[in-house]
Amino acid sequence: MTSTQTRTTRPAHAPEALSPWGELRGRPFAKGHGTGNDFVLITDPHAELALDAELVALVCDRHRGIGGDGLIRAVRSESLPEGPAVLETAPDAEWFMDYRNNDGSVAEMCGNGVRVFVHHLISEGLVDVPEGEVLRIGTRAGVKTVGRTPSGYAVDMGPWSFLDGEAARTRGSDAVVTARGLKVPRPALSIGMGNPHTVVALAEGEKLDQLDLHTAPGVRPVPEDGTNVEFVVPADGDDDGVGRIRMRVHERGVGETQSCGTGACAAAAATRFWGGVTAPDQWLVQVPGGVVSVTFVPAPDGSEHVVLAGPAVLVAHGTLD
Ligand SMILES: N[C@@H](CCC[C@H](N)C(=O)O)C(=O)O
Repeated sequence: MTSTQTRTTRPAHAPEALSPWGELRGRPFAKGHGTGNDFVLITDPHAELALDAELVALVCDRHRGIGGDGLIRAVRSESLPEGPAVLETAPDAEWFMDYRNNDGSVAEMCGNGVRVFVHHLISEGLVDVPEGEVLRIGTRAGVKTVGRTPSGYAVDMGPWSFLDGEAARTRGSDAVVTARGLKVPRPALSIGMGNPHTVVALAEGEKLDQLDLHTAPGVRPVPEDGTNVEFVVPADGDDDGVGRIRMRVHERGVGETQSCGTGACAAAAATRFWGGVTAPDQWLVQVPGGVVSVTFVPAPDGSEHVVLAGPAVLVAHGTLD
């Protein structure tokens, strides 16, 4: 080295001020997915972290962060303001799934996320769910009951609803959707699964694979709280009394994802409704990231519940430092 050259030295550890993680610095995390819908999971039993939208969006950033469609914080229900309502419904719902979208926005529910959440709790040794038993989980969309299946988990998602009221039952649609790849604006059905969905059936000649979901579909009337939009077409399969559809989804707060559990439930509910009284109660929903199953079952209170089943996979553990 000559006298005019200066040596640039980097400290072995970046100073704290340079850490982008703020409150999350030094926190362990897990990364997991359910049919390609991927999440960063952080355990915060006593709700000590003040997660703001910017920090969540950074963690979920696929270039500058860990990357994920959403962030799931595992908190004890008793530590949250939502806790009393949850524990009043189900005193055994010890854990709450605090779900945030990729852009940092808060969402009520995530169907794929709840399976991965339970898998994470089990892998951390925080709960045990022996075969044949169930675990109750608090969410912003109420308490969900989760059990094991041979290939993953099944979640009782509770009832589905027409978001525009029962009038949609006679009209068959209450919204209109535009998207690149749809020839004309298409009538759609707004379905509630704890979170909002707008389901569109493609017309003859429109190709699911040719939709361009890089930009958000247009929905009219504009939903006040935004919406997830599902596009569906019939899928091939055996004549075995099981309904089959293929679906792509543009998620609120994320963009196109490989899968959406609540979206699959909404898509099956809309397609079954359009199919009339002879439509099946059991559905297989093919998404770009795999297949989930959706079953409509009568509940003891006379309502109809939706059971979502599918896999849950943990792929990595690490520390945000
Ligand atoms: N991917 C989730 C849904 C996540 C929330 C959604 N983006 C919203 O804002 O409602 C699922 O599997 O259900």
